[in-house]
Amino acid sequence: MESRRRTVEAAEARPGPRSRDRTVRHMYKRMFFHVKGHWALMLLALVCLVANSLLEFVIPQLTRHTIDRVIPDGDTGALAWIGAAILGTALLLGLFGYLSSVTMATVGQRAVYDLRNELYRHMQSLDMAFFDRNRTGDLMSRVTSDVNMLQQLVSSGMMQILTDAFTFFAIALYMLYVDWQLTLLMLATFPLMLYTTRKFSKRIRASFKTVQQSVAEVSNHLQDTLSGIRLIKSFASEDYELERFAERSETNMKANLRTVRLRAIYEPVIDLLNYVGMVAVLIFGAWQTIRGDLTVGAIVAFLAYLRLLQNPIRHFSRILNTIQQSAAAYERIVEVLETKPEVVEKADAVPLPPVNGHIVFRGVSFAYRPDVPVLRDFDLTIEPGKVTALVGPSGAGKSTVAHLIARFYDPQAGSIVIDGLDLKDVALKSLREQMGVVSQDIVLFNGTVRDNIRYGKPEATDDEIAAAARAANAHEFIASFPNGYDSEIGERGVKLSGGQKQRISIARAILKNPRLIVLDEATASLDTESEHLIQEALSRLLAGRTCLVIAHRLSTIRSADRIVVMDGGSIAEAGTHEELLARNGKYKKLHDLQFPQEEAGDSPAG
Ligand SMILES: Nc1ncnc2c1ncn2[C@@H]1O[C@H](COP(=O)(O)OP(=O)(O)OP(=O)(O)O)[C@@H](O)[C@H]1O
Repeated sequence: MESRRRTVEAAEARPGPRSRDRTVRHMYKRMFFHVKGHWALMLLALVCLVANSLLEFVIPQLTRHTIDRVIPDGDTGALAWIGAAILGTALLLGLFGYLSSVTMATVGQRAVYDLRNELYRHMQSLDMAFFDRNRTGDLMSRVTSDVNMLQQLVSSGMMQILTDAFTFFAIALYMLYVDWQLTLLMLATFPLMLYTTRKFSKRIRASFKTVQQSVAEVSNHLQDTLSGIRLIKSFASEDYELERFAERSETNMKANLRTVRLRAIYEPVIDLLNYVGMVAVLIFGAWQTIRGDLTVGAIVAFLAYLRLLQNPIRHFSRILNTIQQSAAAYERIVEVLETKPEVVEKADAVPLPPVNGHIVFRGVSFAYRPDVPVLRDFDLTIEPGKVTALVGPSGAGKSTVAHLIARFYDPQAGSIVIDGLDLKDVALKSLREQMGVVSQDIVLFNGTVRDNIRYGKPEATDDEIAAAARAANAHEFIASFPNGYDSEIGERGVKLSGGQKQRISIARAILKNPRLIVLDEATASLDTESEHLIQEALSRLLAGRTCLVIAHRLSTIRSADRIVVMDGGSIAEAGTHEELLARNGKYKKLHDLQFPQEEAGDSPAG
C-alpha cells in the first residue's frame, strides 16, 4: 500500500508554480552553467561590449570639446581631427558591435544545443507513465520553440544586461562627478521606473506563459491531425478539424495580442518617465548655465550622456520581454527536467544474466491511474522455452502484463521475478536487451529497410540482415524493390502494406535474437496469403524462446503450451486449448463466439 501511495504521489509530482524571481534567478544560473564551457568566447564578447560602452563615452566628450574650446577659439584646424576622431570611433563601434553579436550568438547557440540535448536525454530517461500523461505535440514544442526562446536570452539578453549595467554605473558615476545635483534630480525618476517594471514584468510573464501554452496546443493539434490525416479524410471531417485548428490559432493570436498590448503600454510609460528626467535636467541645467555655473558644452554633453544613461533603461524594457518570455519557456522546460522517472534503476542493480525466461508474477496489483485498478492480486507463471498465450476480452489487462515484464511501469504491490531475480533489482538495459516485442502497432522509422531491420542489432552484417529477412519471409519483397534493402521507408520512400511492415518488424526481432518474445498480436485481418507468410515467420521467431503471446484471435494460439484466460485483471482459467474447451468455461465461450461453425465440437487440430 505504501509503495502504491508513493507511486501515485510521484505520478502527480509536478513542480508547483515557483516564485517568479526564483525562476529568473534559477534560469540565469542554469543557462550560465550551460555557457560556462565557452568562457573564452564569453570573455571576448564581454571585452567587445565594454569597449563599445567606453567608445560611446568618447563622442559626447568630442562634442563638448568642439563647443567649449574649438568654436570660441576659432580653431578651424582642429575640426578635421574631430571629424576623423568621431568617424574612427564610429568605425570601432561597428567592429566591436559585430564581434560581440557574433560571439554572443555562438555562445547562445551552443548553450541551446546543450540544453536541447539535455532535455531530450532526460525525456528519453523518463518512463512510460510520463509519456502517458503528456501529449506529444506539447513535448515537441518544449524541445523546439521553448528552447529557442532561451537562445534569445543567452545570445542577446544576458550580455546586454551586463554591459548595460556597466554603462549605466560608469556614466552615472561620471555624471555625479560632473554635476551631482543635476544627476540626482535625474535619478529621482528611477524608483518609479523600477516600480513600473516590476508591476509589468509579472503580467508580461503570465501572458507569455499563455502564449507558449497556446503554441503547444497548436502543436498538439498538428501532431494529432497530420499523423491521423487518413482518418480525417476517410471521415470527411476536414471542416471540423479546420474549425478546431482555427480555435486554437485564435487562442494563440489573442494571447499574443495581450502581450503586445502590455508591452505597448509599458514602453511608452518608461519613455515618459525618461522625458520627465530629461525635462528636469534641461530646466535645471539651463538655469545653471544661465547663472554661469555650467558651460554650454557641458550641458550638451550632459544631455548626450543622459540619452546614453537612458539607453540601458530603454534596452531593459525590451530585454524584460525576452527575460519574461524566456522565464515562461524555462518553466515549461524545467517541468520536464525536474520530473523524476517512477521506474528507476537501483544504484546496485545487477545486469541480468542470459535468461531462460522463467517469469513469475506474485500477488501483483497495478493501476495506471490510482482510482482504476487494472491487475488485482495477479499470479502468473511463464515457463521458459514455452509459448504462453494471454486471451480475454478487450481491456482485461493483457497488454499490461507485457508492459510490466518490460518494466515500463512498476506494480504498486507484489513482485515480478525473472529467473529468480526481482525485476526491480535488475539493470533495465540488460532486461530490455533480452526482450523482443512484436506489436500490433508497428513502428518503422524514416530510413532504409536495412536501417529498420538493423535497429535490433546495430552491428549486424548485411548477410545477417538478409538471413533475418529470409526467416521473416521478407527477403523476397524487399529484393523486388528497385533499391532493395536500401529502399527508403517513410514519407518519401516506398509504401509498405500492413503485412510487409509486420514481416519487417519480425525480421528486426529475429535479428535481435532475444531470449524473451512478447507478441502483441495484430487484430487487423490480413489476406490468407499474407497471414500464412506471417504465421510461418512468427513460428520461426518463437521457436526455442520463452514467448508471451497476447492473442486477439484464438486461431493463432491453439498450439500454445498454455493459454491463460484473463478477465477484469485476474486469471479466469488456464490450460491447453483442449483442456479449456473441455472445461466449458470462459474460453469455450470466447471460442464459440469466434468460431460459431465449430460449436458442434469438430475443432481443427492446432
Ligand atoms: N497508458 C494507460 N493509461 C491509463 N490506462 C490505461 C493505459 N493503458 C491501458 N489502460 C487501461 O488499462 C486497462 C487494461 O488495458 P490493456 O491494454 O492491458 O488491456 P488488453 O487486455 O490488452 O486490451 P486489448 O485486448 O483491447 O488490447 C484498460 O481499461 C485500459 O483502458
